[in-house]
Amino acid sequence: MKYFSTNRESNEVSFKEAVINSLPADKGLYFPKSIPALDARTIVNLKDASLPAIGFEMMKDFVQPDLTKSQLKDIVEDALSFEIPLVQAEENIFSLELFHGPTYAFKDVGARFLARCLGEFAKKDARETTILVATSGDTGGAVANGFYGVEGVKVIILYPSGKVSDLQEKQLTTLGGNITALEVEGDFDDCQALVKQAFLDKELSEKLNLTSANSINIARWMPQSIYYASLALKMQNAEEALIAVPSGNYGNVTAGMLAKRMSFPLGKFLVCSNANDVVPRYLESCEYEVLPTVATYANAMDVSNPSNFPRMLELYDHTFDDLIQDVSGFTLHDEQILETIEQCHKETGYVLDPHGAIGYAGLKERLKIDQQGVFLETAHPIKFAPVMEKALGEKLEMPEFAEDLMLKQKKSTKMSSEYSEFKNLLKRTS
Ligand SMILES: N[C@@H](CCOP(=O)(O)O)C(=O)O
Repeated sequence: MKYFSTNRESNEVSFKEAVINSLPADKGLYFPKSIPALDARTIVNLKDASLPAIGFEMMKDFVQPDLTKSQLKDIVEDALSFEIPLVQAEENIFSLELFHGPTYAFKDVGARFLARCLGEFAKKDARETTILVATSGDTGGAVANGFYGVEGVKVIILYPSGKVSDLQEKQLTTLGGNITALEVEGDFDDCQALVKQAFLDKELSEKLNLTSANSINIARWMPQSIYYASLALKMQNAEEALIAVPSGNYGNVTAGMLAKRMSFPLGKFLVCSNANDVVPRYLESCEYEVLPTVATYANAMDVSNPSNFPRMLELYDHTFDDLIQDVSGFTLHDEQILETIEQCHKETGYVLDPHGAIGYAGLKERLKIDQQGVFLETAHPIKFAPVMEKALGEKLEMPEFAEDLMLKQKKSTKMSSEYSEFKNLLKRTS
C-alpha cells in the first residue's frame, strides 16, 4: 500500500516510511491510496472472530509489503490482547467499552499496535528512535505504557500543565526509564504544535530520528478501526444504529469512518464534543473556525484544532453534502456533563465517564423512536475521580491499579510553549 499526503505536495510513501516519517513535509497527513473493501463473505466469516483475527483481516493490505503476514499476525495478537465488550446500558443504548486495556482508555489499541510495528522495523535499524507525543490526557499514558522498556526507543511526552487529571498525570510521569514527561505551560494545542514543528525541523528530525505516536501516525490511527468492525459484527442491525463518538483530535471517529468504508455495516456517526466544538460548528455552517482551547471536565477532548480533520474530509471526498449525510455534531457543556452522569447512574446504574457522558447525552437527544444507538466509552471513569465525585455526590471506589498509581512519585520537566526552549531541551536529551 502506498500513502499520499492530504496536502498532495509530498511524494507517496510506503507503510513503513509513513509510520517512521509520521508527518509529510507539506504538513498534510498520510492517507492510504486505496481503501480495500472487504467482501460480504469475509465479513460474515468474521462474525465470531477474535479481535486479533478481525485486526489481521483489516490491516493486511495496509501494511504490505513492509510487514509479512506472520509479523502482522504476531503484532495484532500481542497488541489486542484485551476485551472490548459491548454492554447494554438501557433498552436502546449500548456502550462500547474501550477501557479494558492496560491504561484504561481507547488509546491502548493504537499505541500498542504502533509500538509493535516500530519494534519490527527497529530489528533492521540500529539507530535509536525518539517518539514525540502530545497528550491532553489519555494518549500519553498509553504511549508510555506501550513503549516502556523498549530498547532503542526514547519517548518524550508533552502535556499541558494542570490540564490533565491526576491519574492521567501519574500514568505518564511515573515510569521513568526511557519515558520523559514535559509539562508545558499552555494547552494541548500548544503541545501538538510543538511536536509538529519538531517533525518539520530537518536538523532535529534527522539528529533524533523522530517518530510521532499521536493519531497523525497511520499506525496509531488505522488500527482504531478494528473495534468499529467488532461493533458492526456484534451488534444486531449496526447499520441502522447511531454511533456517538466522543471526539477530541478526531482520530477515533475517522477510524470508524475508515471501517465503514471497508464495508463493515455501521450506521451514521454523531461526533460528540465538549465546549471545544469546532467540528460540530463546521457541520452546521461549513466554516472551520478555530477558537481558543477551553478546559473542560472531559479534558482528553480539550482540542481546538483537531489533527485528523483533513482525514475526515478525505474520507468523504471533500464533499460537504456527502459528509453531512453521514455525520452530524453534538455539543455538551460542563454542567450538563455532570447532570448526564448523575441522571444515567440514577436511572440505569451505568457509570459514564465525562467523555462517554457526552456520547450518551447525544444519543438521548438524537435517537429516533425505535432506533438503537451506541456510544464509545473511551476511558475508565476512575481516571476522572474528582469530576465523578462532583457528579455523583460520592467518591467512586478506587480500583487497586488506581490506588497503586496515585502513590507513585511524579517526575516531569516544566517548560514554556516556546519552540526554541523545546528544541534545546530535545537536543540536550540526545
Ligand atoms: N485525546 C488525546 C489527544 C491526542 O490525541 P491523539 O489520538 O492524536 O493521540 C489524548 O488523550 O491525549
